[in-house]
Amino acid sequence: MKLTHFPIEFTQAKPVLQAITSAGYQAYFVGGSVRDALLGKPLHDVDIATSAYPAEIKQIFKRTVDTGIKHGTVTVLQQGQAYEVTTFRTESAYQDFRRPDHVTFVRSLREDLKRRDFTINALALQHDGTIIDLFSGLADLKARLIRAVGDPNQRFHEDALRMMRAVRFKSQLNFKIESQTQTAISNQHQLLKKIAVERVHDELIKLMLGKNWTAGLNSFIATQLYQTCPGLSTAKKALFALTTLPTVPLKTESAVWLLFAHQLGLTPKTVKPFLKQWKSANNIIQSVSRSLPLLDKFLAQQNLSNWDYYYAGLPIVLLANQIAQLYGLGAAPAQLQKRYHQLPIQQRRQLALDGGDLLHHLALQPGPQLGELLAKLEQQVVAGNLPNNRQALLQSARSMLN
Ligand SMILES: Nc1ccn([C@@H]2O[C@H](COP(=O)(O)OP(=O)(O)OP(=O)(O)O)[C@@H](O)[C@H]2O)c(=O)n1
Ligand SMILES: [Mg+2]
Repeated sequence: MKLTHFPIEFTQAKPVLQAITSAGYQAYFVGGSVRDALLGKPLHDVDIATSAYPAEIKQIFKRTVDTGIKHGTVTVLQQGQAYEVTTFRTESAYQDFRRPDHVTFVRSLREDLKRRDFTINALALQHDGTIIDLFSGLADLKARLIRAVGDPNQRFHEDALRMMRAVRFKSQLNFKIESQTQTAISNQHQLLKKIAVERVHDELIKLMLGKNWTAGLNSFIATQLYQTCPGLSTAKKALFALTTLPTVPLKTESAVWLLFAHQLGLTPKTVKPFLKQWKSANNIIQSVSRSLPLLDKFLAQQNLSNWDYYYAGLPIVLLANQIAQLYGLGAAPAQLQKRYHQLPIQQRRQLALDGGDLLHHLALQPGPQLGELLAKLEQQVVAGNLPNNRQALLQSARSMLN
């Protein structure tokens, strides 16, 4: 079969393949880009596999970077683009169910493709558009099936993260997991414990940001993969409840974690250790813990106060609202935006007076009293109880001191 419509990324990268073949070696586009091109999806990274060894690649191209020579990867710089060119390899010595630290370079495309995870990821594309399909990847693409190449148990022993990749692709592609592949995942789900939590994290987030996240999550539960994950091992019921929500796409990592946090019954306090276990970034932990109380208000159909908007800021309000909408509550984002912009002030620096003014006019000493006074004025202004002008604020401050 031939790929008739070459996406621009392939067209741009074609001279790299041609240079390698002109030098007498084989070179193909491989991996996710071939799969996505056949599905008509946008490509992100174009990977090239070749029979040439790294030293041979470096002789062909003027500008290269030794990205991962040990693993056979050289980055070729060509017309402002960077392409990862990786020598065909087998990964014979696997250690601890993680990716190997040792690879063997080979000259055979078949050897390279047969150690890849799924048939749909084991297609190769020649520069003239010919698809090399040694493991029935095309049939599986057509049947929308995620099927391990060869023996699924072996593939998951080689790299246990592949089990997470299967449920992630299910979400992203809306494919089914072929039954023997699914059984192997169920049987070996415990192997996922061997994988660094950061890598599992990335796959779980990709799953949840996928278009069909409820289906992906369903497999994540059914195969018991969730049992090896931080903070989720006893949460089957809560996780299952998530799969009954409408499959509206989630937009950000924070939205994903907020949804989990809510469903697991976490609080702004308990969500922090939960997310730390997952090695989430601090800014994500902050957004989630700050939006949780707002989400609770939306779900309890309580009105948010001016202070809620002011203190959290618009992005956090919109985040909480996004999740509330999944539960059929919340409001139109434009409405929330309007409300936020109607606040008397959005930032403390917009207050018509500052600490210096208070010190100067009220003969106060710097210290906690000053801070408290300022905070009270700020709250009154935000609530709309005091106009934001200097005279009114000074007068009010005076009366607070008496
Ligand atoms: N655990 C893994 C990871 C990757 N691969 C192989 O390496 C290719 C590229 O890997 P990667 O970019 O991580 O995944 P993609 O399939 O390209 O998916 P994505 O769209 O997320 O990049 C895969 O297609 C697959 O052939 C594999 O066999 N086993
Ligand atoms: Mg990729």
